[in-house]
Amino acid sequence: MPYPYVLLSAAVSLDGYLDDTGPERLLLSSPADFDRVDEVRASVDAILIGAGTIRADNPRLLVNSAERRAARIAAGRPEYPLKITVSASGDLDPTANFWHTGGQKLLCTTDQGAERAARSGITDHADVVPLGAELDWRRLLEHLHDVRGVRRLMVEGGGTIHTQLLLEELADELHLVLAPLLVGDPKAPRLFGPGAYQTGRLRLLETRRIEDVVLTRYVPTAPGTAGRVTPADRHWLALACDLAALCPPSDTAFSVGAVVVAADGTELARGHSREAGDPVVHAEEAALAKIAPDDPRLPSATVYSSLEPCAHRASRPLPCARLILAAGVRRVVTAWREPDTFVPSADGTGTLTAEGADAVVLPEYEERAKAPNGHLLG
Ligand SMILES: NC(=O)C1=CN([C@@H]2O[C@H](COP(=O)(O)OP(=O)(O)OC[C@H]3O[C@@H](n4cnc5c(N)ncnc54)[C@H](OP(=O)(O)O)[C@@H]3O)[C@@H](O)[C@H]2O)C=CC1
Ligand SMILES: Nc1c(N[C@@H]2O[C@H](COP(=O)(O)O)[C@@H](O)[C@H]2O)[nH]c(=O)[nH]c1=O
Repeated sequence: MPYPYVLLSAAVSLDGYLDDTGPERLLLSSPADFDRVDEVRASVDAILIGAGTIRADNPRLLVNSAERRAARIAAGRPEYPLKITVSASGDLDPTANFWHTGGQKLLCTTDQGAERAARSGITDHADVVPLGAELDWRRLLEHLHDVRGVRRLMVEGGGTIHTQLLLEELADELHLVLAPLLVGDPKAPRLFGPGAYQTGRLRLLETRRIEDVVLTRYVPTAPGTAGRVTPADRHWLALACDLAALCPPSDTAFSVGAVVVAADGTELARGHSREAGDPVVHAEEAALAKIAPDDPRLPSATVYSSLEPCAHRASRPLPCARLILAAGVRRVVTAWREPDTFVPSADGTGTLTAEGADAVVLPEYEERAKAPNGHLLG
C-alpha cells in the first residue's frame, strides 16, 4: 500500500499558536517565507487542508508565481496542484474561494458528508470522494496515490489535521516556521494537540533564516513495529543505502550500509562494509560491534541494512543474520534480497524469520541499494 510522501507545513508563533481568534488570518510568515511556501506548493502534486481552515481563512491555495506555474506546465504537469480538503460533516460553503480558484479540487469525506456536499452543490466544483462511515487516513492516502496519482502531498493545516497525521505516523517531513510574535490567547488554535506521539526526538534536517522567521525541517525517527512500516523506516533505510556508498570498492564483496535504531528513534550505531581497514567486515557486523551487548534497547531495536543480512560466511564464524539474532534484535528492514552472485540461495531473511524475527523488505529502495554494486551484477 504505497502512500504519497506527506509533508506537513505550518507557521507558528513563539507561544505555539497557528492563528489568533480575530476574524482575519494571522500572518505569521514573512513575505519571503510566503514565497518559499509558494515554491513548495509548486513542487508538489497536491495540497491538502482541513475544512476548519477553509471556514476560518477562506484560502485560495494557489501557486502565485507565474514562472513557477509555467515551469509546471513545461514539465507536463497541471498548472496548479490538485487541491484537497477533508471534512467529516460535508458542511462547507460552496461559495468559498477554495472551490473557485486554481485547478482540480477534491473533497474527501464520509458517506454522510458526501450527501450533504451534493445537496449544497459542492459537487459542481469538486470531485467528492466518500470514504465510508468514518474517514480513515490510510484509505484516503491510498486513494490519492492509486487513483489520483499523487506522489508528493503538502498538508497546510490546520492543527487538527496536522495532529492526526503525525499521531498516525503518516507524516514523512515537517516544515515548521517560527515567527517572532506572541498570541497569548488560550482560545487560539495550536499546531499539535495532545496525543501519543513518538517518544524520542525527531531528526533536524535543516534550519534556515528567512527575514525574521526561522524555517526548521524535521523528519520522524521512530521505527515501525513488526510489519507496520513508518515514514521513519524509509528515512533510516535511505540512510543505510547512502552509507553503502562509503564502502572501499571491491570486486569480491558487496558494498552495504547498516544502521541500528532504538524504538524511540535514537540511532545506536551505523556501519558499512570493509570499514576502518577491516577488509572483510560486513555493515551489520560493524554496526552491532559498536553497541554494548547488554544494551537494553537492543530487543526493541530495528536493524536497517541496504542488503538482506548474510546467511553464510567463510571469513567469520557467524553470518550477520545470526549476529542480529544473537544481539536480541527482532526486526530487520532491508532494501534488497541477496542475489546469487557470491553465495547461492542465500536466505538471511529465512534465518531471521525462522527464529521469530520480523524481516521487512522495501523494494522501492532496491535500486539505491544496488547503485554501489553495479559492477558485480553484470
Ligand atoms: N499558521 C499556519 O500555518 C496555519 C494556520 N491555520 C489555522 O488553523 C486554524 C484551523 O485549524 P483547525 O480548526 O484545527 O482546522 P483544520 O483545518 O485542521 O480542519 C479540521 C476539520 O477537518 C475535518 N477533519 C479533521 N479530521 C478529520 C477526520 N479524521 N475525518 C474527517 N474529517 C476530518 C473536520 O471537518 P468537519 O468539521 O467539516 O467535519 C474538522 O472540523 C485556523 O485558525 C487557521 O488560520 C491553518 C493552516 C495553517
Ligand atoms: N497563516 C499562515 C499560513 N496559513 C496557510 O496558508 C493558507 C492561505 O493560503 P493562500 O490563500 O494561498 O494565501 C491558509 O489557509 C493556511 O493553510 N501559512 C503559512 O505558511 N504561514 C502563515 O503565516
